[in-house]
Amino acid sequence: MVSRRFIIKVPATSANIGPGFDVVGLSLSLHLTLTVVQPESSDKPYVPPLLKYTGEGADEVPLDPYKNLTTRVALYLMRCHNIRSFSSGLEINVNNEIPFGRGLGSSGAAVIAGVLLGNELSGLKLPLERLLDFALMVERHPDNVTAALVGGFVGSYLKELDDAATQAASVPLSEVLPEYPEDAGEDWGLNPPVPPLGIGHYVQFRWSESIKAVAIIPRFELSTAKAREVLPLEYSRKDLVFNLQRLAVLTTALGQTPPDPDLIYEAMKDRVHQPYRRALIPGLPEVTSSLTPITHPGLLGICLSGAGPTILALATHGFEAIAKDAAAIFKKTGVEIDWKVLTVVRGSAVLDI
Ligand SMILES: Nc1ncnc2c1ncn2[C@@H]1O[C@H](COP(=O)(O)OP(=O)(O)O)[C@@H](O)[C@H]1O
Ligand SMILES: N[C@@H](CCOP(=O)(O)O)C(=O)O
Repeated sequence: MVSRRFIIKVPATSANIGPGFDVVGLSLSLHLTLTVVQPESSDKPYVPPLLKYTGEGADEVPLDPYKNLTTRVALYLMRCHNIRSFSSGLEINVNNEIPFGRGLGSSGAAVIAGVLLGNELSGLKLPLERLLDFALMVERHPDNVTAALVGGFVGSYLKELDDAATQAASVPLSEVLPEYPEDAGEDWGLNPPVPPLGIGHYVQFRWSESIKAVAIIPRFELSTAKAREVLPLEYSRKDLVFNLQRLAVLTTALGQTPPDPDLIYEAMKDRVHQPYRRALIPGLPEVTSSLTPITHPGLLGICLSGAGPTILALATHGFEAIAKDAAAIFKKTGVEIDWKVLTVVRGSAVLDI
């Protein structure tokens, strides 16, 4: 194989957008970027991969390629195709703008970066749909990974699989992505479960160019796993219909120009996840109920971003007033925030350099 340099760029995502729990996602203008140098193959002794990392999470992310989420996902995809290990002398420089554990899809981006990396390093040229299957074996809800991969405002569902495929897609994460022990031999984790074909399906909705996303980011982390544990297993018909009615309206309303604040504000309300997560995010109900299109001109709607704790305000203008007033409410509960105005961006890209 000849020497190659390339960049993998994956966007942040905001999942749910109120009523679309585990269904819709939005790709946003913060990126996880991998700059990869793959030397040409030679007969020289094997040099293990070198992983370097700057930006968000640099002080906590493992740099051992057999422990890091992105490189483990790449290895998972490669091992499913009988490629045992990374090629000699591989260098991966990561720069990350997506804060960890804030509801902006950092883990979804890391997983998508991993499947793209595995695809490039192996030369397999798997199509997008197949890459999604691999991502879904790791991140089991499709909203973040699909939006990160294809970009824009995206709705997705997991296909109902037959019994054998359901079993194959339900193996514990520890078997899909084993924690490679320090003394792992060459043959350790060599036969991971291959994903069934066509697990995830999606559609990209229209997005009105005038709508920006104000991310109000509390300075504390909340793991998605923890924020999913508090959710009930069953819902009342009333709450289900409440969300379905709003989601049906929202997917079209956010593509209309000019966007209608009355329609969108109500359509971004939720009864499936946000009410249960408020105990984990002090200030959440106060922020989402105090800021309205009447009190804050330009605001269209406000919701929890992903599993939180970030709050996402969709707006056409008036960004600073929205962020500062949300910050003041959070401050009363002892929580400091950072805020950013983000745009909706394209999906992941691989560029040769
Ligand atoms: N770029 C990355 N490289 C390695 N691990 C990552 C990366 N981004 C996220 N992670 C892992 O994912 C965790 C956060 O995932 P999660 O709790 O789902 O929150 P969110 O996806 O909302 O940021 C981090 O604590 C870290 O373990
Ligand atoms: N639908 C999921 C989305 C989690 O998104 P993240 O960005 O917080 O990882 C959920 O709400 O649990």
